[in-house]
Amino acid sequence: MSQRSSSTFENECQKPFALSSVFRPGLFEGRVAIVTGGGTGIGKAIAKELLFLGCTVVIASRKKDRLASGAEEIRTWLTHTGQQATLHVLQCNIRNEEEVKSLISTTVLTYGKLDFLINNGGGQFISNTAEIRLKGWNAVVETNLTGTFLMCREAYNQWMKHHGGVIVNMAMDMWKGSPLMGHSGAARAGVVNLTKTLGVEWAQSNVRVNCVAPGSSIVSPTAAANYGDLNVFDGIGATIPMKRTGTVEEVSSAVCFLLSPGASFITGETIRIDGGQSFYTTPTYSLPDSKPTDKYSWQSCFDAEGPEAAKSKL
Ligand SMILES: CCCCCCCCCCC/C=C/C(=O)SCCNC(=O)CCNC(=O)[C@H](O)C(C)(C)COP(=O)(O)OP(=O)(O)OC[C@H]1O[C@@H](n2cnc3c(N)ncnc32)[C@H](O)[C@@H]1OP(=O)(O)O
Ligand SMILES: NC(=O)C1=CN([C@@H]2O[C@H](COP(=O)(O)OP(=O)(O)OC[C@H]3O[C@@H](n4cnc5c(N)ncnc54)[C@H](OP(=O)(O)O)[C@@H]3O)[C@@H](O)[C@H]2O)C=CC1
Repeated sequence: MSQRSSSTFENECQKPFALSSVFRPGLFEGRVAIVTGGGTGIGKAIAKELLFLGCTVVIASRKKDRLASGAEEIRTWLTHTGQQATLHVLQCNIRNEEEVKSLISTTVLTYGKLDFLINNGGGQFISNTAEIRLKGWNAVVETNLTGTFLMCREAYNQWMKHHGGVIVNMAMDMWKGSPLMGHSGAARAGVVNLTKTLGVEWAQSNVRVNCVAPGSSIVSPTAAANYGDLNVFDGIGATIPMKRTGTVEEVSSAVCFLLSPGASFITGETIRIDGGQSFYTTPTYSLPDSKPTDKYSWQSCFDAEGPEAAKSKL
């Protein structure tokens, strides 16, 4: 078995034009995909890998400047790798129903089809749940759950219902609850459940719907910036059974597998991409110091209430 250190691996990933998808070149030739949040982080890696595999890719998100710089980086990279594939940029806030409708219809009108939808766009902020204002709760739930629903519904109604297709949604490590990210945990659990529902409802239309659930561990500069701390991922690796953080490529390859014919009998499923993190602990949350909570037992009630009160309940 080959042993390579994580630092070697990271150095390889930093080569500006390096790419070696584990999938065969041309796998997605003639296919058309939408990747939300495709201008940054995980979404950008998915867009690149799909393009590398011959897919036409539409990247969509709210912020024009992020889309433009992401697209420029992807196009430069495409040129250097010698790949010929079409990248299209569309602005869309997935929380806005009209913008979602327009994103899907423009894609179908421009490219004549929509084979793949990758609902990667999303996010949250860190807060104790007791301190989340309704506006903040709604912003996160509308982004991650409602946005995913709107994208799925429109992709299905406008194209996939009659032509088939594959959808991959995005969840996170919320399996044991999500301390400090209660809004997003609730929304992502909803996404996992929605994925199962759609997997059943849309199977008859030859539409597969699956999901990936990265741990709190996929290193990208934009994700770190969102938390106002570029070192936010430092220290997380040590708490993960595989003893390291994850890469955007490790999410992208799982997405590409789910999109591929190799996954043609898989639907409604969520794949964890977290190095075993979710089976082990919730590393971003330390229990505050506090005394033990009150214990219940028949004897403790008897002791607390006294023999007379206990007798009167007989
Ligand atoms: C203490 C221990 C910490 C350990 C932390 C470890 C963390 C490791 C994490 C690694 C795992 C990574 C997971 C990821 O998902 S990475 C992806 C990160 N990227 C994003 O989240 C991008 C998308 N996110 C957003 O755009 C926003 O977060 C949001 C979803 C909120 C939507 O933004 P929008 O622009 O639409 O909304 P507003 O900015 O107008 O805000 C609306 C209200 O939301 C509340 N809010 C927003 N930000 C905060 C904040 N930082 N703190 C508290 N509340 C916030 C607020 O009520 C806003 O309204 P008001 O300002 O009017 O009150
Ligand atoms: N990195 C990690 O460890 C983990 C990430 N995830 C999830 O993976 C996905 C990608 O995250 P990552 O690449 O790390 O972080 P990024 O912050 O780089 O990506 C978030 C992307 O979502 C887009 N986005 C956010 N809100 C909207 C919206 N309302 N409409 C359209 N697009 C939107 C953003 O673009 P714009 O600002 O232009 O709208 C951005 O491109 C997110 O859903 C994230 O929550 C889940 C678990 C762990």
